[in-house]
Amino acid sequence: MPSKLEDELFPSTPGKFKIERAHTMNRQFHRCFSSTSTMFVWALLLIALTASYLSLQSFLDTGSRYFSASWGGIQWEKQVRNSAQTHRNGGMSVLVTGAAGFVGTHVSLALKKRGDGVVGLDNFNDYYDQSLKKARKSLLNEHGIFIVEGDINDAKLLDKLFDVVVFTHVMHLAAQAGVRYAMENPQSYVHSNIAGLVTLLEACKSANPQPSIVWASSSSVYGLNDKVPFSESDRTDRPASLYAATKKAGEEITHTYNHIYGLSITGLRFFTVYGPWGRPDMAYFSFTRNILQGKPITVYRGKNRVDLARDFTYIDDIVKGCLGSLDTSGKSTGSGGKKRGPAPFRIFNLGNTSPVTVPTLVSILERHLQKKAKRNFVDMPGNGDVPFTHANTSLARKAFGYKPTTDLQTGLKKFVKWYLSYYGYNHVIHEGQFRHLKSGSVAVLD
Ligand SMILES: O=C(O)[C@H]1O[C@H](OP(=O)(O)OP(=O)(O)OC[C@H]2O[C@@H](n3ccc(=O)[nH]c3=O)[C@H](O)[C@@H]2O)[C@H](O)[C@@H](O)[C@@H]1O
Repeated sequence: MPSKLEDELFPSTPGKFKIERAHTMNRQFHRCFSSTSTMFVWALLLIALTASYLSLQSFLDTGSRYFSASWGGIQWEKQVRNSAQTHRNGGMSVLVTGAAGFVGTHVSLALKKRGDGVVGLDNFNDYYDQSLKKARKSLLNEHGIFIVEGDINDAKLLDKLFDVVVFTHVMHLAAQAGVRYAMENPQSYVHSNIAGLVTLLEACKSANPQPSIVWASSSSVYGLNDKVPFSESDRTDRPASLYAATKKAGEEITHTYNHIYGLSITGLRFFTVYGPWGRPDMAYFSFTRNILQGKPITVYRGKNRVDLARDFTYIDDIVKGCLGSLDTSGKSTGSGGKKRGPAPFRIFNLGNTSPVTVPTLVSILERHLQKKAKRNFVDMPGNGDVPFTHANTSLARKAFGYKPTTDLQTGLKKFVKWYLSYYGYNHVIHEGQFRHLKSGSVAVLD
């Protein structure tokens, strides 16, 4: 007899066929049902396996980050908080990116000295002498400034920092610097000066409250501009190097974040900054080293043998400009990633207002080092250099009383004093310590 279920499954046509067919279908149904349930079990198994694989992956990720990364954990958070603590009424809490860099170190120390809270961030890359960066870090640590080792491209790290501390300001100085090195390693400029900048701005835009941002642009944005002195309203659409182009792009990118999200932005166009704890890739630094070692220096010359000139600016003047900019930055207006009203967008030249030729720079160094340089004059190669720079700083003067006070003679004297105390008179560099020497005489210690 067909079962009740078979009755329900097939039309009630009498005959043998019905019964036989019903039995066949019954078997097929069971086979089918059993294969569906097998598939179901397999599917479940697959889901379970995938889930456990994913959680294992995430466990390993977290675990490896926990064990290998130099940030995170209760102790780390405590150090970050302590460092960000202000010690004066109305003090600011500043995240300084590129804190182990030349300008970053000086600005961080100056902020801390006047009672502001400072947390440094630096990736300690090997563009130049990492031991110099470590030495700057030790100096900062001695003054109670904690440096987080990490990259501005690390969005998770940035979010974490903004979770742990309510930063009132970000002093963004982390960048791939150097005009001529851009021909050797163009990607590093895109990575730090474009992608890194955007990652940082994303974190700032989402922070609640949003910080005000002051960041380092460059005099190089004036590029082929030949109207002197350079004013902020002059043309900046003809950069001569990829470095300059990334800094110019930074000015446009920050403008959009100001416009869309209400971030307060101040861009500072630094003019060839020099001084103690400076950058070994810059001319005044490598010239000093070569002169002391009796090695020749390459002095570039422009068209028709015209001397190149720079508006060399002493670090203390730059620091005053940075602090003045932070103090007058005005608030960001957005919250939760949304703009609530217009916020300040400013760009200032920070220069010395009196250019000096490169041969004169060499003569001053010779006097301070009491040693003759072996000059090797070479026509300026087409490597991104511009013939001269000269800042008009009246905008910065009006906004926060910026007035450079150190001439090149005085500033280089201080630099040489520091150089000799740091490296000694007979600083010898081993072959393996040189990096990217390919494009000229600019040697960088490793
Ligand atoms: O003001 C700026 O915006 C820029 O200033 C410097 O760039 P630069 O002015 O080229 O500084 P140096 O590399 O120290 O060169 C200074 C002068 O010395 C010349 N020079 C450099 C190296 C060399 O071996 N010989 C030489 O004659 C250069 O052509 C230039 O005229 C910094 O390196 C950039 O990061 C910064 O953004």
